[in-house]
This record gives sequence, structure tokens and C-alpha cells, in this order.
Amino acid sequence: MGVRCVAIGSCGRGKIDTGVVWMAFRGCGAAAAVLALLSAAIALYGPPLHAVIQRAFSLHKAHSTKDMENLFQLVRNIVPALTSKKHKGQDGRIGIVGGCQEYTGAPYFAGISALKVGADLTHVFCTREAAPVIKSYSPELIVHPVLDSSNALQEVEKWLPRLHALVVGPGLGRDDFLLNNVMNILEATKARDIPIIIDADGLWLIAQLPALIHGYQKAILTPNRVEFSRLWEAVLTGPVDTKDHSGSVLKLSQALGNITVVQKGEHDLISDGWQVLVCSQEGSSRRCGGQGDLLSGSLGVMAHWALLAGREKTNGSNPLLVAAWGACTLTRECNHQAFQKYGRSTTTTDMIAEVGTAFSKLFKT
Ligand SMILES: NC(=O)C1=CN([C@@H]2O[C@H](COP(=O)(O)OP(=O)(O)OC[C@H]3O[C@@H](n4cnc5c(N)ncnc54)[C@H](OP(=O)(O)O)[C@@H]3O)[C@@H](O)[C@H]2O)[C@@H](O)CC1
Ligand SMILES: Nc1ncnc2c1ncn2[C@@H]1O[C@H](COP(=O)(O)OP(=O)(O)OP(=O)(O)O)[C@@H](O)[C@H]1O
Ligand SMILES: [Mg+2]
Repeated sequence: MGVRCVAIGSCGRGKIDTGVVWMAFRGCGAAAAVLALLSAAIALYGPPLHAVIQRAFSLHKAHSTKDMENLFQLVRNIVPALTSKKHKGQDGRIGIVGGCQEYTGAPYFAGISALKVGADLTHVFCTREAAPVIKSYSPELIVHPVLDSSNALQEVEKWLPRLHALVVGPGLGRDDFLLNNVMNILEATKARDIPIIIDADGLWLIAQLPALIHGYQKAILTPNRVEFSRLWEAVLTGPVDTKDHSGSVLKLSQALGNITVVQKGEHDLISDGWQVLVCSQEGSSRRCGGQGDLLSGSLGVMAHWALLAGREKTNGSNPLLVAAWGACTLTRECNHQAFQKYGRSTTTTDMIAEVGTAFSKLFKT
């Protein structure tokens, strides 16, 4: 496509910790490329024309501290107001699909994180054996032991119409029967136009069957490095370009039909195939398991909020990019705050305890 990415972000207080990467065009074929991009965007992508034009003409603009402040503001814009006029459920009913014999912590982390960020109700759809274990961690989660039953789809479909977002994969495992059920659940969720966040073993399934999610504009994939490589091999040829992380995440998103991809790592890179955002919020060097689950659960709620708020509140930007940047920033801040208290003994449970203060610090209006 002749596109390259330029990192031009920075941040306040004199140190680079967050940035924005915008697409820029090589050489002087830029005008032609812009025109081609515009036509392709309008034909394939379908956001309002003004948003496409705005994006195309902001390609060469310098973005820095102000961009980062804008991103914080965009996240604040999507957070629903706490008022006495709402009833239970309005700020988010989130489903988590995952939890099997081996892994019960991951769906718990995702579900409780969604609640701590501000969802009202969280439903976990897991296997029969995993359910009592997950329930015992927390009375806050509604747990359905249905995922390994032959009528898993019908059981989940009873709840689907009430769900605002579905997080698929934390602690799911890779059993073929389970994955087949999840495949059907994904199709039913897409048919209802519900946002889907896919992580962990859900990404394993997508790497086997990319068509399952290809082009679904309400999907967000959250791969770590290994999961990213697996997806890359499934839809692109040749090795991942380790010298151009931004270009790689942009390409993977494009190859998957411009769905949102969040590549987690030292810096989180977020792309919808048109632009790439970078999240470099200071975290810590503690890499205990479960941090990705905190991220996917948080993102479930924030994706719902962002889509509800719409492009007017995100200044024309893709709401899912804003949601993803917000969830990454929050996860890293939780990691940072927990590490200040517990150092090497920090675990994901300690990070979850920081969600409230981290959220207020970052996004309170
Ligand atoms: N408490 C719980 O219940 C938790 C359960 N979880 C659940 O576990 C399930 C499997 O998930 P997964 O991430 O372990 O699987 P997969 O992608 O096969 O990785 C396997 C191997 O890849 C490597 N590796 C991983 N990341 C890397 C990186 N960034 N950079 C480089 N290498 C990396 C590493 O290999 P190693 O270094 O050990 O050789 C690792 O062992 C899934 O359901 C998930 O939700 C977790 O959520 C945690 C909390
Ligand atoms: N090297 C790093 N430095 C700082 N933050 C990191 C680093 N690697 C990952 N993170 C952060 O940790 C969070 C989880 O990413 P990670 O790569 O650990 O996911 P994961 O492997 O899926 O985790 P899980 O153990 O839940 O499966 C993300 O928000 C990411 O920003
Ligand atoms: Mg993970």
C-alpha cells in the first residue's frame, strides 16, 4: 500500500510516555496515494465522509503532547455519567466466554475487571467443572456452566440479547468441542451486532479460522507477542517485521478486514488498519500472569461505552481505538500503582484493587 508509520507522540512533564502514530506516505506520490486511500476508504470502510477526509488530511500533521491530551479527553468523553436516573445494567452487561478445568483465574480476572471499571453486570459462560470454582472467587459474577454442553449455543443465546459486549477467550482452553461451541457463539454474536473482544485461546481459534472474524467492524483482538505471530502466520505470508512493529499491526488489521488489533507489549500498539495509536503509559517491569485478562475485561466495558457514545464524542475517530487506548492505559497504570506498593510480589489481584483509583486519576471528569 506504500504506507509507513511515523511515531510522533510524546507526553507532558518532559518525558515520552504516550504517543500517537499516524500514517504518512512515502515520497511525492502522496497526493495520488491520498486519493486512492479516500476512494478505498469510502468503498470499504464506510465511516462518514468527513471523518475519512479528516483522517486523510491529518496524515502529515505533527502530533505530540496535545494529541495525548486529546486522547485522554476522548476517553473521558465516552465514560458515561454517574446519575441517579439510571437503572442496573445500563452502564454495561458484559459476557465473558472462558473458564475450563485448567484455567479459572483468567475469566474471573476479566469479569471482575469489567465490574470494577464500571459495568453493572458480568456473566461468565464456562464449563460445568469450572463454574463452582469461579463462583467461589466472587459473589459478584453471574456464572453459567454451559460451555461444554451440547446446547451451549442455545444457553448463551438466552442471554445474548441483553449483553452489550462479549469477551471471548480468557481461560477458554483449546478443546475442540469447546472451540466448536464458541465458533457458533461467535456467529450468533455477530448476527446481533454485539461488540466482541477476542483474547487468549479465542485468538487461537481465530488463527485456525480467520474468516470467523474477518471484516467484523465491532471486533477487537488483543494478542500478546506469541498470539500476534500466530495470527500473522494465519493471514499473511513471510515473517513479522520486527523492525516495524507499527507497520506490522497496521498490516495485520488490514489483512483481517480492518478490525481493531491491540498488540500488547512494552508499548501497546492499536490499529484499525487506518491509523495506529501507541500506549506507553508507565507500567512496571512485573509481568505476572493475568494482566491481559484485566485488559480484555476492561476493554469489554469501554468498547460498549465508546460505541454508545459514537463518533461525535470521539471527534470522528474510531470509537474502538479510543476504547482500546483507554483500556491499555488503565491496565498499565494499575500495574504501576500496584508495583509501587508490592514490588516483586505484585499479582493481578493487586492490580485489580487499583482499578478504581487508577481510573479516577486518568479519566475522572
Ligand atoms: N490464572 C489464570 O487462570 C491464567 C490463565 N491464562 C490462560 O492461559 C491460557 C493460555 O494462555 P497463554 O498466554 O499462556 O498461551 P500461549 O499464547 O500459548 O503462550 C504460551 C507460551 O508462550 C510464551 N509467551 C507468552 N507470552 C509471551 C510474550 N509476551 N513474549 C514471549 N513469549 C511469550 C511463553 O512461553 P515460554 O516462555 O514459557 O516458553 C508461554 O508459556 C489462556 O486461556 C489464558 O487466558 C492466562 O490468562 C494467565 C492467567
Ligand atoms: N514489557 C512490558 N512493559 C510494560 N507493560 C507491558 C509489557 N508487556 C506487556 N505489558 C502490559 O501488560 C498488559 C498485558 O499484556 P501481556 O503481554 O502480559 O498479555 P498476556 O500475555 O495476554 O497476559 P495474560 O497473562 O493475562 O495472558 C498489557 O496492558 C501490556 O501493556
Ligand atoms: Mg493472555
